[in-house]
Amino acid sequence: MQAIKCVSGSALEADGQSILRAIVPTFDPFRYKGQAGKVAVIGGCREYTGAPYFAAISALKIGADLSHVFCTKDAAGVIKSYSPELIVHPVLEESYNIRDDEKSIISSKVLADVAKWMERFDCLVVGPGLGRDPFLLDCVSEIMKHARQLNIPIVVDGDGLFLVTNNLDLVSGYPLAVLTPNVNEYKRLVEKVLDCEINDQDAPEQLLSLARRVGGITILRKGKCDIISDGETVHVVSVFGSPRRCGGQGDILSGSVAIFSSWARQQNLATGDNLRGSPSNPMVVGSIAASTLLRKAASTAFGKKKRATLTTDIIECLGISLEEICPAS
Ligand SMILES: NC(=O)C1=CN([C@@H]2O[C@H](COP(=O)(O)OP(=O)(O)OC[C@H]3O[C@@H](n4cnc5c(N)ncnc54)[C@H](O)[C@@H]3O)[C@@H](O)[C@H]2O)[C@@H](O)CC1
Ligand SMILES: Nc1ncnc2c1ncn2[C@@H]1O[C@H](COP(=O)(O)OP(=O)(O)OP(=O)(O)O)[C@@H](O)[C@H]1O
Ligand SMILES: [Mg+2]
Repeated sequence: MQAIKCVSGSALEADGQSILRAIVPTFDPFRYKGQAGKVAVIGGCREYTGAPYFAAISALKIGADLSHVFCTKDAAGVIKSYSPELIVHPVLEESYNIRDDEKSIISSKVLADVAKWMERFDCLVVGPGLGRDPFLLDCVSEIMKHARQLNIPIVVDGDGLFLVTNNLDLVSGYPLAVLTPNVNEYKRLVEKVLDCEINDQDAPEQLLSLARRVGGITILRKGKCDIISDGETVHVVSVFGSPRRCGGQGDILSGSVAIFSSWARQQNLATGDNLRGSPSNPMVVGSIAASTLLRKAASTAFGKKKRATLTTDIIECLGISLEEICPAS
């Protein structure tokens, strides 16, 4: 197997630590609950309850004030039992649970149940542990269309990428969308959009073309190094993380992109005033920040737990890893 060339002429190694220092908000006694960010994860079904939990709790541990999960009824009790910190809405439905003649009315109810909360959120994460039930994915398409109408940023991961790869219009041309594909998800995306195989010889160029073809959305390609492009620039985060490839690390990343891109938008980094040489797109800034922190936390967790390192250990290291880069006081 060919190794991806991590840094080429067309991809800059990002200064993730400087970006983190620029976007992480300082504590301010006049701030009230919610101002540091409210995110929502759309995901969690019968099979997968860990993924939405990992994404939602990571956003909270990094510094979001509120983190919601919209999942199926089967998943809700389980996710609530992992943490009292999360606000869990048992609103999604899978086909096995409903009759055909109920589908239209239930679909409208699902959208209404999510829509009444939507304007509160700074960012949605669509897909961790969502599953691939066709009825459920149709409902999630409607939720994404609604979020887009309201200009709410959307991070798409996991089964959300399965949905989007087959329905590119959901994100195409939406500058507030970030896709975070793993190796398989990226392969499917490249085959669908560029109609070719993955080119690891010139990974940054291919990612640039892909992001352009989907109308300038941000894509974070996960792997040995994380490569990030919005069709204008390509940045690489290749600082060493952990050799452990346990499931769930991508879920930490998607929750982290949600909160960091919200902070980047808040601070209006788009002007470039705050940080010399940083990218102007806040979704790119948030992606670089998330990748940098996840890798540092994974490295710290591996240092402690070695072969036994699990995703929950990495989540426990998010706080100290961020503290080493941006001290709380
Ligand atoms: N604890 C949990 O609840 C977790 C749930 N997860 C969720 O699981 C769902 C599926 O995500 P995955 O990342 O497993 O999906 P993928 O489509 O990446 O992979 C599915 C499985 O099939 C294998 N596979 C797929 N395509 C392949 C190919 N072309 N060649 C060889 N093997 C291939 C993969 O290795 C993997 O085991 C998502 O909703 C995701 O969020 C994961 O996030 C991991 C943790
Ligand atoms: N080969 C690798 N070497 C070093 N780090 C890696 C490697 N592959 C992935 N990573 C890191 O792990 C993070 C998660 O990527 P991964 O490919 O495991 O996502 P995923 O398959 O979506 O995970 P999940 O199990 O949560 O769905 C990436 O941000 C990246 O930093
Ligand atoms: Mg994943």
